[in-house]
Amino acid sequence: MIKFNNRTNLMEAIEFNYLLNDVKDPNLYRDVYPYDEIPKVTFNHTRVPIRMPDDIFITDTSFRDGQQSRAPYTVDQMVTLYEMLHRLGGPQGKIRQSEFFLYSKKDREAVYRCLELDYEFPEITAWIRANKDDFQLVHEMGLKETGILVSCSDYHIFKKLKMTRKEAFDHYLGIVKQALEVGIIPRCHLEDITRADFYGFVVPFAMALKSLSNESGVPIKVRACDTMGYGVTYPGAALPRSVQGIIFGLNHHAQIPSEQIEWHGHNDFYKAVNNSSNAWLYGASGVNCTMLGIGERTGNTPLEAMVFEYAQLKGTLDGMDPTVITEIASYYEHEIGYKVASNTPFVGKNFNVTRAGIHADGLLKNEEIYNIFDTDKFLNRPTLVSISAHSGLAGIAHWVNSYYQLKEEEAVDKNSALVCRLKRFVDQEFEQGRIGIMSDEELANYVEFLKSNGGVL
Ligand SMILES: CC(C)C(=O)C(=O)O
Repeated sequence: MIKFNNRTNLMEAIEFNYLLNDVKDPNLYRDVYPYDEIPKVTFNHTRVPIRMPDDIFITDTSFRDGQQSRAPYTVDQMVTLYEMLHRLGGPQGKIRQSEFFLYSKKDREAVYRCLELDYEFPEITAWIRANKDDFQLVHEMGLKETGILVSCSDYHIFKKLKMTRKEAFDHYLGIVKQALEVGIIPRCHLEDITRADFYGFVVPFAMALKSLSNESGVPIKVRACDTMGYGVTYPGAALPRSVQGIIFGLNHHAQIPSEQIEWHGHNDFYKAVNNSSNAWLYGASGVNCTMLGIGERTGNTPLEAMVFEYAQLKGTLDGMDPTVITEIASYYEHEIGYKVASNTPFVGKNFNVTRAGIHADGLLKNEEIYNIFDTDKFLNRPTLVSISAHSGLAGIAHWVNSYYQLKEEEAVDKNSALVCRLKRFVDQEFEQGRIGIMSDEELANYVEFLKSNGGVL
């Protein structure tokens, strides 16, 4: 009989109760997920402490979850992108790992070619079908870690796998033991954690993993997968949707160390970035991302966004080189043929382009007024103004200065003769019924025309 004579004992007693709850019928959380209604956020007003680990990092799944959602990359494309991830992550390995399929000959060739580059970071890890042969393959290819699927909601356990919780629990532990037997670090992907019974399945399972980890001395990883993007960060939100509750519970109740916890988000409710940052704040060292957020349905957490989340939370880039983000976006557009929406933060064609004349006026007076940070320095993307009916003299002056790279005393202002001539040209275009912006080429051609007719510049 445990005596509750202080808070520690009380907490321990509560923790003793985290036993697998082998229910007869699935718990589908119908109060939260009625399916024929919009999912609901429920609150139990429980707050958990913020405790961001000192070492936080990004892991990449562009070649696994990312690739699942699009035409496969060629081997050359994967090697080029991997090399860019290496440069982006910098010498401290802030892009810590990247995971690869090993299914086909082509998948394995990509791994061998990336291994040949001999980079410490991102460490190449695997994603496999969980069977003995595949574990052996991971081992033979010289990889240390592999992801394995341990789906944890009753949607998956009962409805997809047609198992009971106890059967799934034992089955998964058996797979984890097989990995340990061949000396591979298992990374357990807790699929659909935001619809899972947290105290009735997730915590007991994570506690079993912790025991295996202690026994074997192998740091078994736990990846919390918000497969459908249901996670929320509202203070006091209840499980299973609370991101902070999940991370705190894995860390505190199941005693999984922060460096072994990762968050894997999806963007179905526009929350992937915020949920990932919260996972860091509440104790996960890793956030799992894809380049440009490419992934199933609405995508995964965009890796480039987490570079800037990192810099904001830590106050430093810790050696990451964000200018590589612009190279990655350009490579996707020009070599892979992927169209990035023009208003996508950090990478879209127009992410730092201003159109309104009044904003352009501000930009011309001082760039900081309408630019999020020195985008030229951090992304090789100087601010731009695109010329529309509303750009005004200031907008045109900014366009001239950025297009012709005129700095300081060379720069023109809104009273210059060239700017006034261009403004008349632009006004005429829109008076004649034009819709849509003026392209750089049209404006530059008109400047050429003025020059060749003895005009200004
Ligand atoms: C398949 C699993 C591991 C996943 O990627 C997810 O849950 O999003």
